[in-house]
Amino acid sequence: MPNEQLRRMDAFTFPSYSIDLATGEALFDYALTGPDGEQRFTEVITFPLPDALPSDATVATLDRVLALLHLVAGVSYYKTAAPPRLVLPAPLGADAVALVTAVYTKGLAEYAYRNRLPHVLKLTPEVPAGDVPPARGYDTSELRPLSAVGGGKDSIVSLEALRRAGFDPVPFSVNPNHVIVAVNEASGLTPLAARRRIDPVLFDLNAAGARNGHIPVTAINSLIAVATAVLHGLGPVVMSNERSASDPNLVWDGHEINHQWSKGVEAEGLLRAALAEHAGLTEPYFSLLRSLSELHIARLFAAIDRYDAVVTSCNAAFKLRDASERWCRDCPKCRFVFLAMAPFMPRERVVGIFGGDLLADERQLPGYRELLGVDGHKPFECVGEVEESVVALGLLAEQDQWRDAPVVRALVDAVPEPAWATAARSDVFTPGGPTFVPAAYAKALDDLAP
Ligand SMILES: CC(=O)N[C@H]1[C@@H](OP(=O)(O)OP(=O)(O)OC[C@H]2O[C@@H](n3ccc(=O)[nH]c3=O)[C@H](O)[C@@H]2O)O[C@H](CO)[C@@H](O)[C@@H]1O[C@H](C)C(=O)N[C@@H](C)C(=O)N[C@@H](CCC(=O)O)C(=O)O
Ligand SMILES: Nc1ncnc2c1ncn2[C@@H]1O[C@H](COP(=O)(O)OP(=O)(O)OP(=O)(O)O)[C@@H](O)[C@H]1O
Repeated sequence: MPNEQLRRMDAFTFPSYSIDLATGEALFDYALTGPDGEQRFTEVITFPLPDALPSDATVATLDRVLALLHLVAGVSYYKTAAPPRLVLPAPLGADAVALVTAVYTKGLAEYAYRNRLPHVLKLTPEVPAGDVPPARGYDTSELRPLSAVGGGKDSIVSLEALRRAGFDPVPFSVNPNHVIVAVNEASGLTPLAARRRIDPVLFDLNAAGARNGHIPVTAINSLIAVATAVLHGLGPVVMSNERSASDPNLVWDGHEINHQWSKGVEAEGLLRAALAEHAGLTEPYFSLLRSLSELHIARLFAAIDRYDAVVTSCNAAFKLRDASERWCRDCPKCRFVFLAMAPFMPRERVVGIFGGDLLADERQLPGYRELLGVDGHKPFECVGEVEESVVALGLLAEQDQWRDAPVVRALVDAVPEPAWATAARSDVFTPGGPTFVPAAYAKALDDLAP
């Protein structure tokens, strides 16, 4: 469909979803409608099947989770046109409506900002009137947790914390690539995986110049994980989303723009409430690392060494096409994670993990100046706060192994005095802020403390 027609689309709708329990294949249908006709999409998600047929009660709960996933996963297709109307397919409770509203507004906020589409920030879903039959209550809090694995340092810290605390976690990933497969192998645990196939029509539309941009992918992966846990009779989905994920990059038109919104604590609370209301799940999902800074997590990661040859946090390695093998060594995330790990490891270890020394390479300076708040705003990437970067730099400046690295020297001179003063008072190693970690899991991180 030509781009001009896409831009005249009036509504985004959710015609249907279904799952075939013989194959695990679920189909999620979407439509853009407007004066020039309709553009349909179908996303296919294939769930791993359990050994035994699920009970009717499990199938009923699964259906409720899939209904939420259907709504949330529509963002990928909505964004090709950004029509003014978001028309939901069935009545929905207040908590589920709150989740959907936030996913399409706050979750798409970076997309709205970059494409200059302020109406997206104010979208209000149209919800058909009617009652939603109450969900059956389903308490899975005592069952084995499903631990989401993204291949980076954060999920490795959670997996090891759960394992050492005796929770017997099941690693879980959506579309595991070679990095995730290698991390799972290094863990020695038997993983579960779901396959997600975006409708190829989306790529054709992108190539023809359709609107594109960042989407709240963690919300989608999270609901796929919860559906898998339900299907397999497993317990809570454990995420590894950190404290700083809740902090916005900037404010635009009076709205916070946060690249990591669906990793933040607000999204976590909304997802939990929607799952409780719509699917009856009482303890479905939480982030074990919520109270920790990125720098704190990097320090915990340094105490674990079995994943050095495989750990990869760089997003370039997770592209659907033309992915990098491991760290690209030239993006904000590579720069930040190198800076965050370096204070807690021998120099040769961190250089070995990344395959190069970013703090010896002066071409990295402009990117590091952004991370340290000397230039521009926090990059639209999964990176820690400016304060965390300044604390890390301060730690490096005290170490013989790093003090004379060219990038460290130049940055120490560039950081302004007030930033050093803030870093000196910093609480980056003190856990804090709201979390949803259940009491039984609260001590799981203690055994990893260096
Ligand atoms: C890997 C990555 O960063 N991808 C973003 C990138 O996409 P790109 O075009 O360079 O390559 P692909 O990832 O192969 O995607 C091709 C197109 O497919 C569409 N798409 C992909 C996944 C999806 O779930 N929905 C989609 O619609 C999209 O049109 C792609 O162009 O740039 C895109 C445009 O800005 C981003 O949408 C891609 O981001 C992925 C969805 C992605 O997985 N990103 C994560 C690495 C990510 O950003 N994680 C955040 C967490 C954010 C959150 O709130 O959940 C983080 O790490 O901070
Ligand atoms: N493909 C995936 N399948 C399932 N969960 C994922 C996937 N990718 C990321 N996640 C989860 O989403 C959350 C955010 O991902 P993120 O990339 O920040 O974490 P990470 O890979 O563990 O660590 P890092 O921040 O070092 O990259 C984490 O809980 C992670 O486990």
